[in-house]
Amino acid sequence: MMDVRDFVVSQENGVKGLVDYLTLTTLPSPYIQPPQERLTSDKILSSSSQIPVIDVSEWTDTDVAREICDAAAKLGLFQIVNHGIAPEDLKAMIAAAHGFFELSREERRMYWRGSSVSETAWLTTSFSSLKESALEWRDFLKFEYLPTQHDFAAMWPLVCKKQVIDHFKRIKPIAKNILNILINNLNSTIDESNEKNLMGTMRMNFNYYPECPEPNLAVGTGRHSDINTLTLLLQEDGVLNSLYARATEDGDKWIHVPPIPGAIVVNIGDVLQILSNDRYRSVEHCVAVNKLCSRVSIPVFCGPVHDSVIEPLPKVLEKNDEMTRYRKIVYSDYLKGFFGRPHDGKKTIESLKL
Ligand SMILES: O=C(O)CCC(=O)C(=O)O
Ligand SMILES: [Fe+2]
Repeated sequence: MMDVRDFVVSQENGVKGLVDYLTLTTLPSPYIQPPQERLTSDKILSSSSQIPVIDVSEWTDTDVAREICDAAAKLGLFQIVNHGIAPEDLKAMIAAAHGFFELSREERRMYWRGSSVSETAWLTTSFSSLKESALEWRDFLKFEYLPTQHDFAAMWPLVCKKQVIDHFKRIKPIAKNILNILINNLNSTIDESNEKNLMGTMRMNFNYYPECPEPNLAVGTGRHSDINTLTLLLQEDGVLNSLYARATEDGDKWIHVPPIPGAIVVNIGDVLQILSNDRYRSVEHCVAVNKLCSRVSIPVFCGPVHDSVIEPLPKVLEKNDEMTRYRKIVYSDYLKGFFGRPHDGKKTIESLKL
């Protein structure tokens, strides 16, 4: 019998390598999730109308600002349309991500984390594979955007390099517009001193979820909130029943986030929840996998630089005469907490609650 974990993780084949190598009819045991982690139909709310879809063609419109701030406060997740990125460009991104995962196993492996040919792009599988009792059915290639550093993308895979750089450039002003709206609503502004805390880093994933023989027993990405400020995510059109958001903080009910052609999903991360002293909510989400088709998703994560000190904005506390709800922390320590354990809901932010 083959050691699946060893083949996927240690031998750097990824789960994509596994499905290409074997004809699987059952889910290999390292991927079998305990029942409480499976997204069974009784946990899924029937209507998807609860995910706001916001037309952002007029960024300065006060109604747009209000809708964005409301959605950030209630669910912590919404979709935007008419954001200015052409549908063809979004389709080209999805195709570029598939292009990478369709490269040969050897070509993909050149980017494996720890020995990647690029310092700013690396491939890995699952999330925290050494610590997880059950693996996630996902490989991902991560890109770090360092436009001030000459040749940061020199070694990126040619099959997607241009598209990834273009996507970072197109997403950045959209992220800034949304952050501006959210921060203005907290009686603050984005200026030179805090821009680094809000969007001093930008990273992108190509998440790849291969077809899965027993999707009901597996997860693609386990329950988590993103830890950064804001994530702008591109979903693959037509692949339904993948991304789910937790409906309320305390219940085990999940809302489907449907792919809408041309739309971008926006979700609030832990850092914005902390900066706003809980006015905005980082949303817990997870990803289910499919039996018959693979899926890619492309999140762009805007976040603080690593030495930022994360704590509620003074203006928020002053204006409302309230106490901070969080212990302050340097962002690099926050990252260590998150990446040091398997995906586990909102455990990282909860560990800072006073
Ligand atoms: O695949 C998705 O739709 C979401 C992935 C995700 O949550 C993440 O990469 O943080
Ligand atoms: Fe996420």
